[in-house]
Amino acid sequence: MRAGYVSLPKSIGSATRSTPFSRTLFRTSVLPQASATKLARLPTSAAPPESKALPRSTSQSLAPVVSDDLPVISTDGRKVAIGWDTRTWSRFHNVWLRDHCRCPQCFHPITKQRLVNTFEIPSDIAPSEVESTAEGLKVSWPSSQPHTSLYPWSWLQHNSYDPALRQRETQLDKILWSSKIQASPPTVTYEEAMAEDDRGLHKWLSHVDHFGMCFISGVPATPEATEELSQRIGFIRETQYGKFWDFTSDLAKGDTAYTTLALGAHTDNTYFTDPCGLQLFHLLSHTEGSGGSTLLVDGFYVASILKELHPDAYNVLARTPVPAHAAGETSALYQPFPSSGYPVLSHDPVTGELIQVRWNNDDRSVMNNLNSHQVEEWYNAIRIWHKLLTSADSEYWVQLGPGTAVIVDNHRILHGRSAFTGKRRMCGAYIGVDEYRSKLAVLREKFSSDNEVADRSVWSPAL
Ligand SMILES: C[N+](C)(C)CCCC[C@H](N)C(=O)O
Ligand SMILES: O=C(O)CCC(=O)C(=O)O
Repeated sequence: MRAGYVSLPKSIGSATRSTPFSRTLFRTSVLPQASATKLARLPTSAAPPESKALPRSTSQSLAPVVSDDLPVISTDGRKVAIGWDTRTWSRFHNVWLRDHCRCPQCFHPITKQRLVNTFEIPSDIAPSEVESTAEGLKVSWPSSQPHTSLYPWSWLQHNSYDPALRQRETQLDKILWSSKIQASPPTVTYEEAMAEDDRGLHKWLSHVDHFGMCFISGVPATPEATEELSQRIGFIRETQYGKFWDFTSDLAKGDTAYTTLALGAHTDNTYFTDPCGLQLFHLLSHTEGSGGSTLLVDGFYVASILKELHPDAYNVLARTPVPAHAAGETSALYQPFPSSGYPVLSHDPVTGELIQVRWNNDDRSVMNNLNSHQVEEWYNAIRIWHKLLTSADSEYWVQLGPGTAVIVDNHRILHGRSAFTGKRRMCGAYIGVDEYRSKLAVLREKFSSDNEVADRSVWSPAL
């Protein structure tokens, strides 16, 4: 059971009949088989906080059948209320319950797609019977729409919306870091990452999820091995720079990455509507010269400092769309859609948490969406942002070399490099954000402690 749930006893799944729970109220109220309209009556002490006195049934009033360890349930014709304990009730609309039936007729057991026709569900649908069972809430729908649905208690808790009981997916597992991470940067070995049992891959991507980056040591210094390593995560995202890139300072592509110039801390693809999720780099060789060290900055760490010390500047970066372009290839002219672009700092519309940093001052287009009084506050904000990004506290400089690759979350980590001389050969790849998150989700399913079954349940919290 994931943290943040109402702590139902483990036994709810297998309904032992012996363990009374202090402060919990587990009774069941079963609608009479015969009547489609009688409503359960609950002892007033157990009535859901805001429920009105339920209308008396036309026959005898129902005394709840008290049974061990099952939630109390009640219906009022529009909703079903579930009493998890004396203080915690959830209410589910009938139409919501019918729409979310996941029996094989309503929800494809293999494709996990809805089969029930949402739009044939009467807006005033009401159950003919509700029952609290060891397996979950059992709902019998009226003879006009004969059907029986069963909803596991844990699924109902996870998806309770009135009130919301689960902890929103939060970034609590993110570990923000400064330049001090150089003492012990997250690393996996190539053997771990390539191991067929996927345990090393799970470790690798868990590091990326927590730190936003991870080194991979012991990588054969070839583009082939590096490409194979990249593909362990998912298919490579092809762009105007090609699929798997193997590049040097020859302007083979119209971008300063293909020069010897220094590149300040940036995220890639600000000119795409959907910037790539991960970016892997592996320095294959550097001869007859020096420089070309790699810069990594945790954009979430720097944003947390900005928010704390300069909240006004943070808000400017959170609300000001920034246009960008990639126009160095005659065959391509990229701008995000809409072309006004996206803010430097993007937030989850539900939790309000920072979810993406987009920053590349070199690729930024004309700021032509500011009105007069916004111009100076914009420049003041990016000056503060730049100052924090380039502070010794934020900058983690590392010299890559053949055999050690690094992968970064391009939605969080900024990267760059110092100028260099000589012949420098870098290879790597982009992985889409959805491919990365999907692989991580599959690995979490595979290695999660309570995943007793191999196949993906229709009740998976991810669906
Ligand atoms: C393909 N490779 C990674 C070598 C180059 C990427 C181009 C970098 C571009 N200025 C951006 O910020 O997205
Ligand atoms: O050459 C490097 O080390 C990094 C180049 C870069 O920043 C990029 O390709 O996005």
